[in-house]
Amino acid sequence: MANDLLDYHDALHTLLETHTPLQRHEDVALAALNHRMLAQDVAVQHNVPEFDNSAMDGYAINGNALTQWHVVHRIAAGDAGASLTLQPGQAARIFTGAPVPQGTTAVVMQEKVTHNDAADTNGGPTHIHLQAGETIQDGQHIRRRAEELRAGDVLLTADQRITPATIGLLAGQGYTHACVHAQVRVTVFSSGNELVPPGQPLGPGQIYDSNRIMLIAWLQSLGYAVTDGGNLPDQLAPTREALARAAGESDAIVCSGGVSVGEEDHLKNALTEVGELIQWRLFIKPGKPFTWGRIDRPDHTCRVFMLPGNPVSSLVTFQQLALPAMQRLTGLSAEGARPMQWKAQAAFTRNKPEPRREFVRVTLTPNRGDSPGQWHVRPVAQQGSNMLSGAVHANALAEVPPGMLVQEGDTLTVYPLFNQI
Ligand SMILES: Nc1nc2c(c(=O)[nH]1)N[C@H]1C(S)=C(S)[C@@H](COP(=O)(O)OP(=O)(O)OC[C@H]3O[C@@H](n4cnc5c(N)ncnc54)[C@H](O)[C@@H]3O)O[C@H]1N2
Ligand code: MOO
Repeated sequence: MANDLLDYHDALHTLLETHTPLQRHEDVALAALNHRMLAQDVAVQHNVPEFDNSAMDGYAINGNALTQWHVVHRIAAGDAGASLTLQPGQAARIFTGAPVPQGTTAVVMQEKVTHNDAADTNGGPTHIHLQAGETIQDGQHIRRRAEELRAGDVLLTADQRITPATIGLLAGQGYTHACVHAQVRVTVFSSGNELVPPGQPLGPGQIYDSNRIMLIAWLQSLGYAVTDGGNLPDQLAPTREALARAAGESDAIVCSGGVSVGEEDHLKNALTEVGELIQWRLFIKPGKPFTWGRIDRPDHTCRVFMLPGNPVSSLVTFQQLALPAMQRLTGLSAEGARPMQWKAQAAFTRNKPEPRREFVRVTLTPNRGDSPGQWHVRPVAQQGSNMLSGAVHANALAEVPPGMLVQEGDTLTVYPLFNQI
């Protein structure tokens, strides 16, 4: 166990290198795939498009140099139009996505033609005329067979993160399931005799437990299989037993509180007794007591992340350290698991240096006027590590390196809160 206060970037680097994707895989139905990581390559099994089809509502024509055509077919999406044929001078009324008939040289948008009033038996015009001044490019508005995807090619590669677009693409290929990395199982604890679950009355000296539900909701929204481990009392034996039990059925434990130096802070000792404490304390503000470690079981390793109890310290160390490590377990690369980062200009000054690397809760907004395209950051009023309202009014963390005095216009690295802007 190392007791030196680690720098944030060293800690993040070590976490990303020492946490690697779990090797359990499973087949999952499309609707439940968002955020999951593909475990193997997926092939294109159907050409896209499967057949030449119209990109517009209008007319498939034969004869691009002509200015009028005789309408002989009507082809809607879903019709088997590819078996029909156009002779020179003929056209087919056609709709977006419908197969073009044999002999089609181009599709003309309906806005570009006029037609006579006589109607055929389907209610459509019998002749169409190209409007004056319009020209036709060879093959215009025809989406060609296999122009997007060709059967047999690779559709998606392993270790790609699934988004709603991926799910649509898989459905478009007729897939109902995909083989993905198994969900990472996480047990979330809070710790502290003062904590009461929301909904119950508060006694003297008690406060509501904010952190546990904040972390559970966050992890669930990212697709983790989350177990609520409850609140741990400020006692060593039950804490040790709860960690040992959770390690048997989890890939990770996330807990908050009880990792500082007071005699009621039992989490670190409990971890040392049932597993290994790898690092305690970082040179950061907030979040100095952040701790990580591991508990080995015969068939798997459970990673342990102990967040400082102050709610903002929990939030910041979770986003900046614990979550990137857990994202590695889901199958993401070290680069892909890093917190999202941005550059922005300080719209504030800081004359008093802070020795620790600080993650200031800020509002990140685009500059307007003089330097559009630039972003600037301004700290929110409530900066206490106990003040969750500050994190609610902020949308990013601005990193201020140790000892740095900030001048207006200085460039800072910023991390959007919840990795979204
Ligand atoms: N003598 C020292 N005292 C403290 C130090 C230190 O270096 N020397 N570090 C301070 C820093 S920095 C932090 S951060 C906190 C973190 O301490 P713990 O992780 O042990 O957290 P607790 O003491 O259990 O709680 C701190 C604070 O947060 C409240 N809390 C805890 N859990 C929750 C929860 N789930 N929901 C809402 N609020 C929670 C708790 O009631 C305390 O007010 O230690 C400093 N002390
Ligand atoms: O590090 Mo503590 O998290 O400053 O409040």
